[in-house]
Amino acid sequence: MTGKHWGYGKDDGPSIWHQNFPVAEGDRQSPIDIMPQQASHDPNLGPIVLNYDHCTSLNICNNGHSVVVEFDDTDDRSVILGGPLDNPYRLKQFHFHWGGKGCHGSEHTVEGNSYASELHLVHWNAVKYRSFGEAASAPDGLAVLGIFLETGDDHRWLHTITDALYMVKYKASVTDFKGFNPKCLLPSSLHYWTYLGSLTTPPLHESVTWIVLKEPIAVSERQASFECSCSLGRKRIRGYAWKITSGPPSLSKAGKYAPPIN
Ligand SMILES: CCc1c(F)c(F)c(S(N)(=O)=O)c(F)c1F
Ligand SMILES: [Zn+2]
Repeated sequence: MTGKHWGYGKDDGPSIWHQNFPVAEGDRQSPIDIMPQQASHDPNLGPIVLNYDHCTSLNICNNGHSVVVEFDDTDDRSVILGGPLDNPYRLKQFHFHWGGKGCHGSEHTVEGNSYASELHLVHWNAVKYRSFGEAASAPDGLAVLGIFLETGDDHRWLHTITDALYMVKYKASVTDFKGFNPKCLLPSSLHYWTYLGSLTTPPLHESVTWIVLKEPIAVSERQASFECSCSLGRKRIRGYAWKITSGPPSLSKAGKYAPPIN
């Protein structure tokens, strides 16, 4: 079965995805606008741990929507654990949502502000599910670590990726990309916000535990300029190690206030 077409244009963009992907109208859709003042501190949330030591990167490919670096996920060499997660989740791939010249390409926003780009490190629950595909449609199947990219100094490690982009300029092109450790893309602080959400592009499965790092990484203007892909949603979130705020009731999807969830 060939996948249904979707894009970011007027005729195939986020506002009509619900026609082919009705879950777009669901109640845990991503991305969201993160309102730090409304994030409540959850003392049970510990730090996240990233065991990416044995580089398991395989290749870099252009799937027509983003540039994806894929990993060998046949064992637990590269995993994320801790934080809101009940067990380790295996690193499957990472990809970017880029901005064009001056366009802000991040999917999540913070108090309505978007960043130049957003990096998503995608992990799946191999303890409970037998394949990525099965996990991708299960409510606790995926954990995606989101990292904001803001323009500033040149990012010394991002070059290896942007240089490889020229090899995968056209859709469906793939090239070797071995020995890359995504730990070099992390900011100094792993403080995060977390909430239960979804894939941000079709099929929009509500299967993602989102872990969004508060601290962005800096990349140069040139490194951050790719075609624009933006889509917005809204939802409530929790934060880690933030002071407890009583905060207003949670924003519902329609933006109308719903009674606070106790
Ligand atoms: C099933 C393929 C897929 C997506 F379509 C997707 F949108 C994302 S995202 N932007 O939420 O991180 C994934 F992680 C992912 F694995
Ligand atoms: Zn993504």
